[in-house]
Amino acid sequence: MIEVKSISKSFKTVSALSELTFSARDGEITGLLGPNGAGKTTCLRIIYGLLRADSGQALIESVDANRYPLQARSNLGIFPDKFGLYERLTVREQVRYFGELHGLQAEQLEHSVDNVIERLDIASLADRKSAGFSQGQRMKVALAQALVHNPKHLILDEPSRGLDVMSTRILRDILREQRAAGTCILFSSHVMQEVAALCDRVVVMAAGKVAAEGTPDELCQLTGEAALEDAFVKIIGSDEGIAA
Ligand SMILES: Nc1ncnc2c1ncn2[C@@H]1O[C@H](COP(=O)(O)OP(=O)(O)OP(=O)(O)O)[C@@H](O)[C@H]1O
Repeated sequence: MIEVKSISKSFKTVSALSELTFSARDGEITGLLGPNGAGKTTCLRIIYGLLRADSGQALIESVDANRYPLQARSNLGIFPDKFGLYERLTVREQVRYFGELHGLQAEQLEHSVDNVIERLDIASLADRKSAGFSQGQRMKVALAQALVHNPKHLILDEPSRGLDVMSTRILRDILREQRAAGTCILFSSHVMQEVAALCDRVVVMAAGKVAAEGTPDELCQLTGEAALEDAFVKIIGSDEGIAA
């Protein structure tokens, strides 16, 4: 379980997060939906220990991500907002490197690398360097990096941006498989259809705060709207920065 408790974060005069509180449960996909600038990336960066909150806590399985970042991250797979690949390494080398960073060694490491390469169907890419890969290929390598240590929690920042329909489907299938295995999945998006298609629960963010949260049905009930799209617009107060 991931718990965000009353987190505030400012960049000089800009308040990015203000007393943000929500949680993401195991075996569920939680979507963080908000327009550009709502604070989604800032929130995810605090959870994976790249940024320090000014106040409040991000807990991963009760471990404080600011105080014990290594312990918190050992239980976390991270799919960052840019598919940050080391273009001079082969896919296998990259995935192995991430496995090592998470403490895997020797036979267990090789076994985990082989497994994730097979699962993501990237054996044909495994011995190629990633320079020049398509967006779909990069997405799969980034997912392999995130999943190699079989984390109980998975965080994805705008995972389907730039992906075509087929790659988006592959991504969704993998996320559903992870959910079925009990993984706690938290992803950010400003695309309503993506959130509606995948999420068990939605946390709607605006201006660094939670504007509403619940299942898609609950959000419709809360706003008295039949369509989720209309519910989102009502919650956020406009459709600016949200894509259908
Ligand atoms: N390093 C930084 N320095 C200064 N301001 C920042 C920094 N990072 C984020 N901000 C500001 O904090 C606010 C929240 O930004 P953030 O990137 O978290 O939003 P977001 O919801 O992820 O937006 P997007 O959908 O556009 O990626 C914005 O006003 C942004 O300009």
